[in-house]
This record gives sequence, structure tokens and C-alpha cells, in this order.
Amino acid sequence: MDISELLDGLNDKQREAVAAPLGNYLVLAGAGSGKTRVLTHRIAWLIAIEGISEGSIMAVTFTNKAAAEMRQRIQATLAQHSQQSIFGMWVGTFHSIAHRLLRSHYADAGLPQDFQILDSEDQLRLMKRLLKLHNYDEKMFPAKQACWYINNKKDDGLRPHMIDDMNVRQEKEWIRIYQIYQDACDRSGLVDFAEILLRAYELFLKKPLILQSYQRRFHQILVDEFQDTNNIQYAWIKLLAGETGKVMIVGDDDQSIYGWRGAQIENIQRFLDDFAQAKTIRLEQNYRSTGNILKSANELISNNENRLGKELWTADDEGDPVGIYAAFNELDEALFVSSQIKIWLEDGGKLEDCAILYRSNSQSRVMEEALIRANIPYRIYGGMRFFERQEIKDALAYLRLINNRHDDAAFERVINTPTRGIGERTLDILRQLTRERQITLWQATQVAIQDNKLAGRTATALLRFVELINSLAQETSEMPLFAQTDFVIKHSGLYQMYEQEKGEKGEVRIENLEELVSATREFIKPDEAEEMTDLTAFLTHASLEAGEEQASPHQACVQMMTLHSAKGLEFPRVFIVGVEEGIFPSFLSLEEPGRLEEERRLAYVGITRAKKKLTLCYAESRRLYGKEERHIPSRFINELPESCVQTVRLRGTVTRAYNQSAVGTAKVLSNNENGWKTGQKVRHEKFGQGTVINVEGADNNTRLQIAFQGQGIKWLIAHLAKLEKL
Ligand SMILES: Nc1ncnc2c1ncn2[C@@H]1O[C@H](COP(=O)(O)OP(=O)(O)OP(=O)(O)O)[C@@H](O)[C@H]1O
Ligand SMILES: [Mg+2]
Repeated sequence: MDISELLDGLNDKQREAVAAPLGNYLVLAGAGSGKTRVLTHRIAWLIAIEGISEGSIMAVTFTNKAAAEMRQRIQATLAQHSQQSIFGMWVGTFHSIAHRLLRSHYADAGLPQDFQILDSEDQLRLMKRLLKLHNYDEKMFPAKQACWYINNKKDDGLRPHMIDDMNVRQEKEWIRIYQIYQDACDRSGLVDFAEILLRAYELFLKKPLILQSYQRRFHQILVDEFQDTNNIQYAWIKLLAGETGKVMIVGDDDQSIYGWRGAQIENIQRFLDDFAQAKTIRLEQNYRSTGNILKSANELISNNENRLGKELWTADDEGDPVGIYAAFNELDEALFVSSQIKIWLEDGGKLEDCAILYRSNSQSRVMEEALIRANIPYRIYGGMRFFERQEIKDALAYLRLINNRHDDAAFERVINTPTRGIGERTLDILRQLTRERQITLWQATQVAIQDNKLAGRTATALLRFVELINSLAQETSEMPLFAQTDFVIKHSGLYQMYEQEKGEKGEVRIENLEELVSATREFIKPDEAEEMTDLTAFLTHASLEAGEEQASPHQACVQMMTLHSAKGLEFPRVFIVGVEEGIFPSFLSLEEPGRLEEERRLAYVGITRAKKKLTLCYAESRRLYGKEERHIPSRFINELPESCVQTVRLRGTVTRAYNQSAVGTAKVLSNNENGWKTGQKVRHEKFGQGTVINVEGADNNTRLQIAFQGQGIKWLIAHLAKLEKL
């Protein structure tokens, strides 16, 4: 393959990184400077030019989706010239790679072959049960906090016996809870997210031969979004690299947004200290955003003190100013965004190029409703993900139980769904047995029946349940996955149960269950899952990838997601909503030092997702969690350079001067031609006759304040309000 073709479309600095001699490198650069592109080209370079076998390369990405994209791009780059396959390369998230290792070496990792992944909701459920069983007071030891404690310790590589209790009673209890929880997981062959990483780390520590074989194999390791690695991930990479492995990490300290989950920006510095002759390469040109967007991002982040320091520039035009929309309330905000999306479409833009970002998932609902009303299809990344919906989790629990009878979390979920007259009391008896005899709920059921521990009717109900699961397993054992799923949904009683649920909700649930069957039909087993049964592979897929991609991924639609899940992505048209003090930055972050800077980095991530046009919105009054509150605009809005923004104000007579770029002026003028002036008399469909008393904004952002006869004074968006000039 021709060297120049691999380096085409790269600037000098990027080329330096892509074509660097084998070694340890840190590519440190701001958003949109081509870090991910460099990583992709580097891998192609290693294979095509350095002649390194693709099986020796491991690339760690931040999401499974990013992994799939990277694999595809490398394949495309290489395929232009050779038929080289990249089948043997490992590309994935830390979790998926660690999980793959555990599947291959389950016995050495001390796990049963059919171990299952416990997602955060299952974890919480299990924790609640255990705390109750061991008579812990929920107030003193909330289940959520217990999960948080344990996950944190695991992220730091700590097992119960390694934690210093500092002779503090409370700490001793947390350690004991950790132990109880771990025992329960081990008994049932359950592995939570943090455990996946810790086990994989311990596997390497405890089995030097296994470690050596992987060290020999993966001597080229590449990590994207390195600023968000936590302690255990760092330690794992270091262990795997050993003395001879070569590691290239790319990252941006200004985009570290997972400190609250244990990520350590310090890992960047640690890398430079720990890895021999590690060299830093900086990229400075941004290829993603317009001048106004980039300048806004640069200016905002300069308010942070703890930075490694980088400046980005772009050869792109200034572009449109960054829009700031001041909404009356959250409904107005949502309406504004949906109307702007319509305008974008009218101007020839694509739906899938629009993204709506928010600080927390709970903010999505109002937005969703506005989009539905406006007939704009949308998809939510994260949030209420397909695989997290109640009916889907129920169906998956049946499948899990069929796959592994000792999956206590699944057992608990479906034992009385649909109702079988098996109540809390019966369950308590079973739970008691699990504790006394160190067995699983499934085993406890057999014991309870055999030992006549239950009333006749309950025993019969339990026996029926056991028979149901066994027969579902037996009858579907030869079926392809989709038929098996369909059969289980229909014959477990789930389908009938949700059919009886009245109204739209029930309908949606049925649709979702049907969508699950389509999901299994479309499911292609990834190569790393070769050894697994289709069912195990699918269940793993469901727990690992929950929500990264929702159902019907082919339909063009607006993307909605939290700012956190937007990391690494880019969209031509971006809206960030709820940019208000208390929401973004969040209240919590105002109390803890350091957290505010992390919020600002999150704002930096959000702003730098936009390629062409960005709008930030805030609402003066917002109903959230059932409470109506008055809000002031976020400090982050005030930190943007005035010359780059254009505000559509809520009240007052002052309108900020528009950006005087050629585009901006032209638009203002053309708007003035069919102009709105105060004093203009109008008629509105609903409010009747009125007089314009205030005009704000320009172009499609024009808002009119109108005094309607007998209807009061209202603000309307000029081009949407269907006003007739009189
Ligand atoms: N040399 C280049 N010429 C043209 N376009 C480029 C170049 N380098 C990168 N790009 C484009 O710029 C955009 C940003 O690149 P990329 O996503 O790799 O940046 P990044 O540094 O990884 O960003 P982030 O920090 O947000 O993850 C992409 O659309 C990419 O294709
Ligand atoms: Mg990137």
C-alpha cells in the first residue's frame, strides 16, 4: 500500500502521530482536532506499513458504537488496496474487552461458564434484598449508597479484605455489606460492571502465564478518550503493556467528564511518568466547528484553572453566531427547538444531523412530547433505553433464567410476573434458605418443596413455575434464537399479561416485546462470542449495549442524549437545553470544589459537538420533578464571548446587536424587508386582533410581543404564529 494514501487528509502534526516509529505516545489535543481520526489511521498504518499483524492490535474506545465505527473505517481504508482482514484485531470498550477475556478464561477467573452480567438496576434490586435479609436499616445503609460504595472500591481495585476500616464502625459495616454482596454474586455466577474490570485485572495478576500470552500477542495498544480512564483501567493497561508493549493514548484533559465516576485526569500525567520514553504530540487545528462555535468553546474553557493548556484554531469561516434562546418556560423552550428543527429541514438540512443535548435524562420528557406533537421522529441515546424498559427486562429475565437457573436476579424478577400467587412471604422463606444453605433461589425452591416448608397451594404454584421454566427451556432448545424468544414471550404468560394492560401503555409494551423478537432476528453474533450459544451472546449484548443504539436504528431522526453520552460525537445542528444555574451547572456541583470545573468541561464537550450551528436555551421558569421554579441563565452563557453570540431575549426593550458577519447582516436585512415594526396591527387565529408592541431577534428567531384585545400580552414566534397583518 502506498504510504502517501494513508497520510492523505491529515495535517503535519497528525501525520507525525500516524507515522511515528513504534513507541509510546500521548496525543494531547482539544475537541475536533482529529484524535480519533489519528488513532484509526495509526492502526491502518501499523498493519499496512509496519507490517504488524492485525491480531497484535488492541484498540480501546469509549462506546461499543465507536468501536464498530472504528473497525469499519479501518477496514475501508485497508480494503481500498488489499483484502487484508482485521478479523483478529480486538476493538472495543474496556468492558467489552475485559468481558471477552473472562469468557475465554472463566475458570481461571473463578467464574462459572454461564456467568451473567448484572446491570445497575439488577444490582440495586439484589442489594435491597440482601440488606433486608441481613437486617440492615435502609435509612442508615441505603441500597444505592451500598452499590456506589462497592463499585467505587472495585474501580480502585479493592476487595473487602484490602480495605482499611480505620477502626470506624460505619466503614466496617460497609465492608461487611460488600462481602455479603460479593458472596451472593459469586454464588449465582453474577458479575456487575465494575466486577468485569476488576476480575479481568485480577486474572492477569493471578495468572502470569495468561498475562504473558496476551502481552506477547497485543504488543500494540491504542486508547481513545484516555482522560476518562479510572484507576483499574489504567492499571490493567499498564499490566498488559508490560515492559515491551507499545501504547498510544489520545485524549483531552478539557473533556474529562467522568471524575464523579472515578475517572482520573491524572492518568495522563501518570502515563508520561510510567511509560518509557513516552512522547507527547499536540494537535491544534480543529476541523469540526465554525469559528464562532470554536471561539465560544475556547473562551468558556479558559475559565478553568487546572488545565494542561491548549489552544485550538480553525480555518473555517466564522459561520452563524451561537444562538441563545431565552424561553418563558420549559414548554416554550421545547416548542422553540422543534420549530427550529422544522426550519432546518425546510432549509434542506437532515433530521439525523440535529442533536438535542441536556444535562440529565429527566429533562427529555417535555422535549419528547414537543417533538411528537411536531411529528418529528427522534431517538434517545441512553436514558430509557430499549433494553431497560420494563417489559423487555421481564422477557430477558425469562431468557436468562432459561439460560442459567441460578440467576437470582432474573428469578426474582419473574417469579411472580405475571402473578402466580407467590408473595413476599414465600420469597422470604426462599431467601432465608439461600442464606442458610448458601444456595441459589432456584435450588431453594426445590428444597422448600421437598422439605414441605410451604403451604400446599404455594408449593403447587412454585412447582408449576419450575416446570414452566424447565419446559420453556426444553421446548425451545433446538429453536433459532428469534423463535425461542417469541416462544418464551408467548408461553411465559408475559404477552397475555401486557395485552390485558389497558390503553396506549399496554400497546407500546406489546410493540416493544415484538421489537425484541425483531432484535433477536437481526442479531449477528460478534466474532468474539463464537464460543457462546446464541442466547448467551444475545443476553450479553443486551446488557452491555443497552441503549447505545435504540430500536429501528435505520430511520432518520433527531438524536437526543445527555451531554455525557455525546462525547466523541459530532452533529451539524446542536441544541443544548436547560442551560440554567442549578441545572447546568447542577446544584450538586456547586457544593464540591472541582466539580464546577468538571461541569464546565461538560459544557465544553457540548459546545464542541456542533459543526455548523449551535443554540443554547434556558427557561426563566421550569417545572421539573413536579415543582415549578424560577431560574437564571447559566454562568456558562455569560462566559461566552459577546461577539460570537446572538440572543433572542425574553423581555425588555434592548436587543443585543447582531453579529455583523456578511451572512448575519444579509439575513437581518431580508427579514426587515417583510419587516415587523412596533405598532403593526395583526390578527391571530386564536387570540384575535392585537398590536405589536415589541420586536426581538432576527430571521427565524424573530419574536413579537403583541397586546391582544381582551386576551392580554403574549410573546409569539413571528413565522410560526400564522399572523395576518392588518
Ligand atoms: N486533517 C483533516 N482534514 C479534514 N478533516 C479532518 C482532519 N482531521 C480530522 N478531520 C475531521 O474533523 C472531525 C473531528 O475529528 P475527530 O472526531 O477525529 O476529532 P477528535 O479530536 O477525536 O474529537 P473529540 O475530542 O470530540 O473526540 C471529523 O469529522 C474528522 O473527520
Ligand atoms: Mg474523538
